[in-house]
Amino acid sequence: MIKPIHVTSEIGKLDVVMLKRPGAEVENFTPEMMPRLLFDDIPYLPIAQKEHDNFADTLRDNGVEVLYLEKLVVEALDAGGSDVKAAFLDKMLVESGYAAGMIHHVLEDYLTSMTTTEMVVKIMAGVRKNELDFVPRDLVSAAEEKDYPFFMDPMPNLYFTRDPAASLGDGLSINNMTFPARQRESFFMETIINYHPRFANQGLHVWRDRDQPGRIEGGDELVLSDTVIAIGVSERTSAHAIEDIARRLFEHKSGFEKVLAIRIPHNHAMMHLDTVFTMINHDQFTVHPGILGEGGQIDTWTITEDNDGELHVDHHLDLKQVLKDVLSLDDIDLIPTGGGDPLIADREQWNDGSNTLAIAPGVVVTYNRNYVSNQVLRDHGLKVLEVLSSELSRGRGGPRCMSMPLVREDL
Ligand SMILES: NC(=[NH2+])NCCC[C@H](N)C(=O)O
Repeated sequence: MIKPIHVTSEIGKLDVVMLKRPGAEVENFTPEMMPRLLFDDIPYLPIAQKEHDNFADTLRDNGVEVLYLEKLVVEALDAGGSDVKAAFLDKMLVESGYAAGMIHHVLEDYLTSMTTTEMVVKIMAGVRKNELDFVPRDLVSAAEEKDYPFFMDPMPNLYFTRDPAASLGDGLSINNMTFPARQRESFFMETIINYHPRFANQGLHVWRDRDQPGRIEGGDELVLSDTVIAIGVSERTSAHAIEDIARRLFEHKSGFEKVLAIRIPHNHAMMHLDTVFTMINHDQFTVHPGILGEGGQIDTWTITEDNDGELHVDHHLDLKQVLKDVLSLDDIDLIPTGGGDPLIADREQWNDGSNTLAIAPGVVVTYNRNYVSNQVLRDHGLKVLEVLSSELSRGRGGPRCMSMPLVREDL
């Protein structure tokens, strides 16, 4: 029987995916808050929602079952019962900065008075101070946050469901995320896995949970085959976390025998490996030329387990050669974003031109605005399904970032 989470490649036919339709959270902030919330602009919500529906419809039209994050969280909490719901809220408040004290109690009362759906939507959208008839008298509010408009910050990055967790084989990593703006997000996935009837007690593995030290995010985790995973050493994922997850995958007989660590520049435009490199067919990849040095070189390490159960690390520089070796292929087609023109490559990468979502071998979903890269993909024989992208792209993420595959067919 296929498990409710089963992903052994980046390209196997996508059967089930989890998305988050953008809600009030994507516009519930000021320009001043943008850098901290990891946004470069404030999307116009009705259009962002229309574009997201277009993305979901494109997936459904191609035989993908679409599940929505908010709905799964609500169903998980309702299935868990009132104790689970109370514990969920308590932990969410602790992680929002209120371990104890008046604000904790006031927010608890406020959110508990709501239906489960209202509560979940509200936590995601953020709680403004002016919603409550309450004047805080604590030191933090008085001394440090006097003019700050929120008790609980919005979580605008939730529509990038790729990052808080990653499906790896019959399990997942639930991630300890890098920046405070996103750290609470992975708690939703943990709740779903523990309490949602579709996922709880189904023999799924959590290879690494969100309480582990070392940062890791799903945009850096690529399942190249049923035995090889690639992970970016990036702004968001540390080498420490990569070694840790490698150990756990090997130890628990996950089926994965090799981890490929690829070091990419550490900056906002390329925050994850999947913003510069994605797998789109058995032997085809998108790559942003900007990450490759002289002669296509890039620091890459293969991590395997030696006979004593210790990690064995080998350094390589030739990405193409490493990919050929780990995938046992004679040749590899690395398709440059923007067709290799450095100006177009940078522009289209900025709007996630390298961030393609494969829904079957050789079939990809991309943003329509990256028309040069899309044509290059077609020239390389791929089937390209374009989706609307004017507002969604303002969050700095594309179709791969906006989707968390739960089940793919094996190759
Ligand atoms: N898998 C991805 N590339 N996700 C993109 C996430 C973008 C989001 N604004 C962030 O900075 O976290």
